[in-house]
Amino acid sequence: MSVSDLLAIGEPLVELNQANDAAPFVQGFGGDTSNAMIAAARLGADAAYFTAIGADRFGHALTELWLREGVDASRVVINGGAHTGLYFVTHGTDGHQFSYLRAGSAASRIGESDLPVDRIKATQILHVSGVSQAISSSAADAVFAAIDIAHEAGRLVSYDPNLRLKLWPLRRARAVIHEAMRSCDIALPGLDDARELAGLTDPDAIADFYLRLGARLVVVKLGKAGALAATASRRERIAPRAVAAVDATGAGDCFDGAFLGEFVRTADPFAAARFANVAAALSTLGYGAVAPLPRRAEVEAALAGG
Ligand SMILES: O=C(O)C(=O)C[C@H](O)[C@H](O)CO
Repeated sequence: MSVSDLLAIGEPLVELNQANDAAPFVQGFGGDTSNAMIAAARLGADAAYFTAIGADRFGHALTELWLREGVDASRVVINGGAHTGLYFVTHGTDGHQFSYLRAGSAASRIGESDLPVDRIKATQILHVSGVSQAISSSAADAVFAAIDIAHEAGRLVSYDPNLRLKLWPLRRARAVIHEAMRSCDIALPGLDDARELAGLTDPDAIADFYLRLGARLVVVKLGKAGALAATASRRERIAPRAVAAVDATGAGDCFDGAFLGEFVRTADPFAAARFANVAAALSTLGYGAVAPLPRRAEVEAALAGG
């Protein structure tokens, strides 16, 4: 089997996004790790996704989405006894809010024995998140096992904490996420998540915390304030890209996918972080987690424009 760029494991969701109280819900797609792989594929990476979906209309729609986007979903499990997850996005004065209908979903029933072991071994970077582990204990254990499989094969593992307190309590989230991140190579925390999980607000202190925990490379996503990329020997603050954002849903996932794809392509984490910073900003220009994900030419044009 040839080695491909990226494989993520997690839960995809069908999204119903309402721009304001008077607007209709617009159907799109979400799921942090799926969003990240679609972002990576749109930007030219060879990206794959592993999950389980129901044998229902939503599962079918997701399968068609991955096919359209060029994400390899050939190992996705179809579970006829469970449903595909769903979430609603609404927007208020303090940004977007998520409501989930995902308990008992097909993805939450994934266990260690379902893992596509050969595929994990044949991928340069395995990407997982706090959401991948929050959805059930069996999924959390499967992610721990996947991390071990990737490492035994000499592959890199990337982790985005993506803390979702509607899915699990903070103490358990912190224990599981940080236990997993101890053995991850690339940490992609957002500022708000790091504040809750590590009790830190200073980007440099957050980078130091995750480097000490075990990562070799940390990119702290600062939202409207840009990003900080750090290794043990070098760090770079990346200035924000000013855009007329309407919906930041999935912007962090876009950052992850763009960063990982570009890091595989160039092996330069700082250039990859600059590229991802622009891609993530562009992804906030439309509603939904997937529809506004940018293409490579748009990111390159924005980078060239300064
Ligand atoms: O919150 C989640 O669990 C999701 O995966 C839904 C969204 O698409 C995702 O959070 C956006 O980052």
